[in-house]
Amino acid sequence: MDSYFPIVIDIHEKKCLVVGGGEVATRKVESLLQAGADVTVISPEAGDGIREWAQDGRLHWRNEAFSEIDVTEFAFVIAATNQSEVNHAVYHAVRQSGGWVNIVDRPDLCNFILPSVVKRGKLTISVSTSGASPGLARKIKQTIEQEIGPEYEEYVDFLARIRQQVLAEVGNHGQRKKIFRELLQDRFIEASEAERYAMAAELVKNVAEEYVGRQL
Ligand SMILES: C[C@@]1(CC(=O)O)C2=NC(=C\c3[nH]c(c(CCC(=O)O)c3CC(=O)O)Cc3[nH]c(c(CC(=O)O)c3CCC(=O)O)/C=C3\N/C(=C\2)[C@@H](CCC(=O)O)[C@]3(C)CC(=O)O)/[C@H]1CCC(=O)O
Ligand SMILES: NC(=O)c1ccc[n+]([C@@H]2O[C@H](COP(=O)([O-])OP(=O)(O)OC[C@H]3O[C@@H](n4cnc5c(N)ncnc54)[C@H](O)[C@@H]3O)[C@@H](O)[C@H]2O)c1
Repeated sequence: MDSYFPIVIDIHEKKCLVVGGGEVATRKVESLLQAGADVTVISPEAGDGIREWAQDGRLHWRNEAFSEIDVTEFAFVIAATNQSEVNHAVYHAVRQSGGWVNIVDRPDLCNFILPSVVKRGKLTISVSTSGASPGLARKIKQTIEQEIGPEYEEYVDFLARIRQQVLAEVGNHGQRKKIFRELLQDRFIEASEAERYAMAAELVKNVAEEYVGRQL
């Protein structure tokens, strides 16, 4: 497959099932929990991460082998065991109802796959090779992590706030466009949090004056 459709979805409180409790399952569970999903794990064994999340009440762990169960209550199902026949049984259980399913050892059976992700607060950068080379997806992610540092989290929050303010207060489209473009200059990324807001206020004032000047 080389024509996957990338989307950003809200799975907050959506029921998701992960079958298996090893290394791969733990990685998938972690990203589901980070997105606020309501996660159930079915596995007779589980690694430390899943055990701790279960103890903390962050997920439901059914400490048993997978059996034919009704999977229709789950929005997404991931089969991540090391037993290909078990993963296949999960695939069949889901496909009967036409649900979303990811089988970690069979990309050809997946109707969704997971990308490699860089998160900086509201900013999400996803990399997918359509299953060609997950290792390359990871390597590219690491390159992006160097370029787009942790400072982007506060910067994106700043942009969100200023944008709402400008949308509410600046009626002229040309002025807004100019302000939004200027806010993307590196000097705003490099500035401290306090400096940014002062710089933005100055920018809004200067752009407003420039437009008044033009109209005179
Ligand atoms: C991105 C990431 C997200 C995540 O897992 O959350 C992810 N795999 C990651 C890492 C990774 N996976 C593997 C290696 C070892 C090196 C190698 O084999 O290349 C490494 C690298 C490492 O660990 O360093 C082995 C592997 N992966 C798949 C198979 C089955 C097969 O290909 O047949 C096998 C062989 C198993 C075996 O040998 O038996 C299949 C899939 N893996 C995918 C996603 C989907 C396609 C992504 C894409 O390319 O677009 C897809 C199709 C299905 C899916 O899992 O959704 C995560 C990076 C996390 C990060 O960012 O750090
Ligand atoms: N898609 C990916 O990103 C990716 C990456 C690496 C490996 N893989 C594949 O994923 C598979 C799992 O890898 P791993 O490192 O997590 O293995 P692992 O050995 O760490 O874990 C396997 C898990 O499967 C569980 N399990 C076994 N039988 C089960 C059953 N009947 N019902 C429920 N759970 C059961 C075990 O309890 C264990 O928790 C590998 O065999 C490999 O093919 C996929």
